[in-house]
Amino acid sequence: MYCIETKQLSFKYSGGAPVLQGIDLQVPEGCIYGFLGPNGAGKTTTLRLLLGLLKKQEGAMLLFGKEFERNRIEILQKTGSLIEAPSLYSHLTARENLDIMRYLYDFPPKRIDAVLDLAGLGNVGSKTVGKFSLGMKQRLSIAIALLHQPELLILDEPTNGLDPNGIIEMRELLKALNKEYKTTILISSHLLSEIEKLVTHIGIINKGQLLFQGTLEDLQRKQKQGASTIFHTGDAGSTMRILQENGLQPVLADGMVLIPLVDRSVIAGINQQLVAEGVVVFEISSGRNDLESIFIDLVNN
Ligand SMILES: Nc1ncnc2c1ncn2[C@@H]1O[C@H](COP(=O)(O)OP(=O)(O)OP(=O)(O)O)[C@@H](O)[C@H]1O
Repeated sequence: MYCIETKQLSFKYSGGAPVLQGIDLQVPEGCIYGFLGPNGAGKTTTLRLLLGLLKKQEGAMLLFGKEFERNRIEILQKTGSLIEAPSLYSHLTARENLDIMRYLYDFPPKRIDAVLDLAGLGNVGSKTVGKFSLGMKQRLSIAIALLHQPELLILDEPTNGLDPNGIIEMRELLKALNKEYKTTILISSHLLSEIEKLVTHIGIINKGQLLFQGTLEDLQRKQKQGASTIFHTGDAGSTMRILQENGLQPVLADGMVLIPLVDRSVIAGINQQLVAEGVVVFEISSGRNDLESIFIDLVNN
């Protein structure tokens, strides 16, 4: 079942151009879904709609299999979120900040220790938040979002501004939540490299349109399909001919000859043949086709 499903979700701010155009988001229950896109792609707008912070205009939104508008309270009771920087009281301790929320939402005091531990802040609960690093503040914000034991966590760029260590700590925290409590996590980011090691599913949005949606493996498969072996030789014509004779379908680009990725033993054989026929081989390399470049290609096309 999908924890979040949108159907043809569209939105525009008053007087502006469409910001979301027919988004069909499918976030399976129990997954960690990376919602990727460059600045201004429409990520925050989508997340705000899902939380009822913006009023839906067109399309359908189902959370936990239920239509959002008609089941708003029930859905939000099961959802925790971090959208934009939360307002923390910097002159109060972490525990006092949590206590204010606990008082507002009426949770038992023991939840405070539980979420401090979960967020890795167990030993700094009595420290003033003003003395916290940005990473610790982000984790405290997540601790607040976890107070009511949500089944779904919606996070808008929680790693923004964090140093590499802070990013790793955030990743470990989210992984642990997902593993231990089966919390479904929807996390937005504009950098694939930041969430690639965390997510199980990916949606790529640009200019309000979903360009790709699937598992991380689907995206990696796409990467393999697009990968190529590049021959840089002194005689592109002969290289083309030799590759064709070997049943391959080479293409010429910028004086280089490209073929789809093949086994290393095939490349070794072709190299021998090229040398035997007197063709100078300068370089044989794999085409740059990491996940980040697929993301950039999708967004730029
Ligand atoms: N309150 C608003 N009024 C009018 N236009 C807005 C408003 N908020 C966002 N937009 C516009 O909507 C588009 C999508 O913005 P959104 O914040 O959803 O993108 P994003 O993918 O979250 O980007 P970022 O990573 O920069 O936050 C942008 O063109 C933005 O300028």
